[in-house]
Amino acid sequence: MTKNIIQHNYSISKEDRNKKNQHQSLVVWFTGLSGSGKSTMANRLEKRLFREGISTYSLDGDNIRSGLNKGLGFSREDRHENNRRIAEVAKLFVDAGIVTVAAFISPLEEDREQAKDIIGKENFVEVFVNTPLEVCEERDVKGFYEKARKGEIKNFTGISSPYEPPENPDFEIKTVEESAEEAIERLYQFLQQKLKL
Ligand SMILES: Nc1ncnc2c1ncn2[C@@H]1O[C@H](COP(=O)(O)OS(=O)(=O)O)[C@@H](OP(=O)(O)O)[C@H]1O
Ligand SMILES: Nc1ncnc2c1ncn2[C@@H]1O[C@H](COP(=O)(O)OP(=O)(O)O)[C@@H](O)[C@H]1O
Repeated sequence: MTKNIIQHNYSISKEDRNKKNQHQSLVVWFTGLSGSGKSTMANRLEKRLFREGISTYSLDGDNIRSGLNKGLGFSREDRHENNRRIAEVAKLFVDAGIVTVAAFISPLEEDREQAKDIIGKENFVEVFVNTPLEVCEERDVKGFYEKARKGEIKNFTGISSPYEPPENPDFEIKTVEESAEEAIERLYQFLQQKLKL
């Protein structure tokens, strides 16, 4: 419980920052299996937005799990807490006027819903990087699937831990049917409308 905390009302609002930046701020939240293409997509999207002069920042495992969320593992509870803190950070970035690109497995519907509630559904764009498990396993970019199959990594998403595909994502990318370039161009067009003031 938060006791004896009285909120201070700051004079500069999100709207002021959006006006200054000349675009809305929101979170583009990529979800998908390990190796589905989340980081590849997130990175390309950020580059595309940046090129257009949009203020952006990327959150992903590298800067979150090794810093803020150091010590959290891959149990259901730890993933829940991982995703909750990411959503709280993303909310601050949105308030700061920044288009925030988040790429996390975020395997459970409940945790993605929580993120949407924290960030606010009007500021939240859920992108499902829909790549079949067989393809991710075949790619095995980091060699983790092989280890997970051997039982050397526990609770591995898709193998020994669940992934619940989003039922109604705002946007879906099927990486086996579409090139990364095509998908990002389509996503950029989709976002353009939402980014307008
Ligand atoms: N047990 C297990 N299950 C899934 N993934 C694992 C696991 N152990 C380590 N990794 C590596 O951690 C990356 C996923 O971290 P996330 O923070 O995105 O996961 S989650 O949202 O909390 O579920 C994930 O990165 P990506 O491959 O980029 O998805 C893995 O490299
Ligand atoms: N259309 C595509 N979109 C994204 N990634 C693709 C695509 N086709 C092949 N890949 C490859 O799949 C791998 C995805 O890895 P990565 O982006 O790190 O996934 P994740 O962040 O979901 O773990 C990369 O090696 C990437 O080159």
